[in-house]
Amino acid sequence: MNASTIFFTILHKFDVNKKREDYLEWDEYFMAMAFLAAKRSKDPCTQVGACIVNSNNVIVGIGYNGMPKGCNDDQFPWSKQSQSQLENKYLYVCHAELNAVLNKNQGNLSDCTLYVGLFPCNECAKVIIQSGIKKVMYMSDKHAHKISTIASKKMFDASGVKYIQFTPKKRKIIIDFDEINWNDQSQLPTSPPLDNMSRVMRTLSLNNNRSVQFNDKESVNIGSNFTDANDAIAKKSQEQL
Ligand SMILES: O=c1ccn([C@H]2C[C@H](O)[C@@H](COP(=O)(O)O)O2)c(=O)[nH]1
Repeated sequence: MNASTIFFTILHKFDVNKKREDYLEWDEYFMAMAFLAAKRSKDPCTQVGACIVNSNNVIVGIGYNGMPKGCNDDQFPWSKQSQSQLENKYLYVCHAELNAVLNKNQGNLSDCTLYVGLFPCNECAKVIIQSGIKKVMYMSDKHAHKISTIASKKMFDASGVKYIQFTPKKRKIIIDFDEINWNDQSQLPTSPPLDNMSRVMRTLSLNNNRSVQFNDKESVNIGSNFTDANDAIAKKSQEQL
């Protein structure tokens, strides 16, 4: 890709008069919600999130793996290799799928799809089936060889619950809390400072003009193509050092 192609690609991508093209698709959005929920998990080894969605694309339940209410997660064990089963997490932890179903805010889940990071175990499969959920979208099937997963699949097949492994087009979705300020010139983000490339991209995308503001008084003309722009900004930054 040459400089002018990059320039026009960026211009097009950030055209404030056109509908965005890189928005999340529904499946990506719901799976990302499941992954975000997983970030709440205190499990040191495996964090699982689950998100239940109805036929109107409305989220009706969300959950992650954690200790039951009232069972202090600083006191109950998180280990998995203790000699005593009572000292391991497995007897206590509520799985993400169970929590998502129990957290539901819609009476009947019969039109729903469950998005989950990990293929459901046999205990969760029973809960999913009994709740009426008709479809499971999962990411990882790393326990495919385990009998609990084989049992889950047997039960899903028998009860007509579809299960589909989700392959996202985007491998990463980044959440940046500073992003909210990007579209407002009067509200320039204070932290972290923008690097040169970000200044150029923001100026090109927002102003449709060709100058970048450095501080209250100074601006620099960034020319009409991306390479010139980057060079101009780099030069100005050097002068300021
Ligand atoms: O379907 C599932 C399977 C497992 N989980 C949870 C339960 C535990 O907190 C971890 C598994 O721990 P490992 O250390 O990987 O054995 O994942 C779940 O929520 N849903």
